[in-house]
Amino acid sequence: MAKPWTTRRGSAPVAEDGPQVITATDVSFTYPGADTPALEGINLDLKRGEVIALVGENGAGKSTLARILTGLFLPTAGSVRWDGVDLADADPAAVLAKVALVPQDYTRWPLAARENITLGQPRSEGDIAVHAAAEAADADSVIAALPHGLDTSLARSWWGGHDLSGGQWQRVAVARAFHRDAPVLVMDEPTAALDARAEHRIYTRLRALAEGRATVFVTHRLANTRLADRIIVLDHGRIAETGTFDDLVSRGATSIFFEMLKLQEDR
Ligand SMILES: Nc1ncnc2c1ncn2[C@@H]1O[C@H](COP(=O)(O)OP(=O)(O)OP(=O)(O)O)[C@@H](O)[C@H]1O
Repeated sequence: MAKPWTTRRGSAPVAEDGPQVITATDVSFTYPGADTPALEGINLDLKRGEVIALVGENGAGKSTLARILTGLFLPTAGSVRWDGVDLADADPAAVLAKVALVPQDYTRWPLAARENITLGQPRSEGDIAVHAAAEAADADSVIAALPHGLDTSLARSWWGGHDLSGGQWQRVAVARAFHRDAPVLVMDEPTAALDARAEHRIYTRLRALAEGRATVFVTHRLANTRLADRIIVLDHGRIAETGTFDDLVSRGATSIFFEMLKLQEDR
């Protein structure tokens, strides 16, 4: 039964070593005031150690599903459970503490480069962890070029900081997620503003970073989905196809994924 839009949350704890599995059951989601649902009848499991790629046309529901699986939004029908605990009943702070998210609209904090990566949550390894995350996100060259390294303010230059390009900022945002020692990693088009070399570097490191985590990434560049264990193709808010890259390609012209891939390759 459809529930109204709700921000009501519970206080149930989330397992210390969880989530081992994230389960969406008959999930639908309608934005407040919208006539049509952004997601409808979504069923899926995401296990720790798995990497899922979400693909589909603009407006298909990819970002919405990424937010639903991590408890940022609660479904308006159906449920999302982490190890059996419905996120509607869970303590939202405990849930969010377990999520590292690179949203499409990441924030450019007017703080030093270090704080833009740690967000005030330094790891016990200190700057070693910051540099490791930066390297994995291909942001090490960005930091090396800053006049005062990690101490450089990334506020706008008219405030006395150092300006970064859109692609450089995006690498810092990815480093932020990699720095967070969270078991759920969600990246919504993490490389949209990146040049081909930086994008390639991030995706070649993603598999290692995803180890032991439940990872979801959204991408429009379908070649990136080769590294996923499973691809989920969304179409108008529904799951249209799922499978590995090879599975979907082998379906040929009957597959939406195959058709999208052909269009990209013919470009
Ligand atoms: N804040 C919002 N309020 C109302 N409707 C929204 C909102 N955000 C998204 N939608 C609608 O929900 C649907 C799914 O949007 P969503 O952003 O999840 O798609 P997407 O597949 O991530 O798209 P894109 O590839 O363009 O990023 C779309 O029809 C969109 O217009």
